[in-house]
Amino acid sequence: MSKTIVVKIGTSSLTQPETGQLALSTIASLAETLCHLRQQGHRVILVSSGAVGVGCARLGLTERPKAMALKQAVAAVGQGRLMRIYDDLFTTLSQPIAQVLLTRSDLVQRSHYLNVYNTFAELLALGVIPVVNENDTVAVEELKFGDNDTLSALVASLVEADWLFILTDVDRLYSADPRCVPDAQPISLVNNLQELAALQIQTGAQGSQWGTGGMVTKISAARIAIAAGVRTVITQGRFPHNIEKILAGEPLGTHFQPQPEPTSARKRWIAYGLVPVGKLYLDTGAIAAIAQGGKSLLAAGIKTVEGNFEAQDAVQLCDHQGTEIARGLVNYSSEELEKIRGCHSREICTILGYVGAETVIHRDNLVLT
Ligand SMILES: Nc1ncnc2c1ncn2[C@@H]1O[C@H](COP(=O)(O)OP(=O)(O)O)[C@@H](O)[C@H]1O
Ligand SMILES: N[C@@H](CCC(=O)OP(=O)(O)O)C(=O)O
Repeated sequence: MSKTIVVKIGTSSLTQPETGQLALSTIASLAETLCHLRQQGHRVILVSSGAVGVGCARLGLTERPKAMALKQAVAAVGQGRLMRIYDDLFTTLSQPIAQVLLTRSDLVQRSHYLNVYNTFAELLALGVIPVVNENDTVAVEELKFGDNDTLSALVASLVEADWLFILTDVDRLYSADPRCVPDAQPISLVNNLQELAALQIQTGAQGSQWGTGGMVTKISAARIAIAAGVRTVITQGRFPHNIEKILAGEPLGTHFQPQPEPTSARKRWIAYGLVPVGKLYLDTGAIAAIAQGGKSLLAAGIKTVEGNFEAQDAVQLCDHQGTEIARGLVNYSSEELEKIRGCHSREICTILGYVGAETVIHRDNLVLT
């Protein structure tokens, strides 16, 4: 049966660690594998990092730039070069590809989000392999995906993929970074989020020299993807042919089982498409009602309001320590919430002078994170 497959490859797999030069045999093998998948009738999306790494190699820079403007300029050099290489390889194999560069703001407005969805749907229907990256050259700090692991999970969630493969420079996830902890235990299967939390995986602070985010962002990407019903695998990027072996049932890499009842598309957009602009700190009763009871948020359960926002903006719902438990679209502005927080819903009309919504966030607009 034909599947939708998203493959993310990181800089650490696309380049030689010693020189920063392109790992041509890996890229060629990736192109061959993705073409095989297309020939078997699967829909394929490639999320490729490497714009900054390849740009650096081209310009003779020996480390990843930190200054924003330089990084953006270097990405502009590298992205074109990367696409040229992909297009040469895929063209040799008669496979059309497309460049899709996204910024976080493309997903914020529901209409834009649906527009991106329609573009992917059209490209896949045409038999094209979209090659996706963050539009590093124009992305501004506050509206960045930040790393392509997250981007690949959001793309997989958007297109409701069956599989997400995260290719990196280790063969799977370990209990701790195997570079620093030699007896770290390999993890083959994660059945659900509770199991993931119980594993207490150590990820260290950083990834490899050229990568962004290390294992932390891969684990949070897996969380986003499995909540959307996407089976996720972290595996070795140097052997892209392994993707076909995994699809055939070989137990390579770390597998994350998808959640049996995926979150709805609209709630996924609220949770991951929107950028929250405020925080509501809740009391324990409200947290239990939301997290265990699937209830709406009422004014009575709000202790503190943080940030300036309008009605219909997205906010984070947090416990007293500031740990996020949910996100949602508010029915009241921050100014109004300051006046009605802690109050019973029937008092809202008297305090604000008009009849507003009974709930601060209706459960249809609220999603646990
Ligand atoms: N628990 C862990 N299991 C496996 N790898 C880990 C873990 N914690 C940290 N890492 C590190 O994460 C690195 C991969 O992340 P990164 O460099 O960002 O790769 P990529 O460029 O593929 O995104 C590995 O080289 C490894 O050293
Ligand atoms: N958009 C950036 C990728 C950032 C990133 O997430 O890198 P990596 O950790 O290598 O997947 C680039 O193309 O260089």
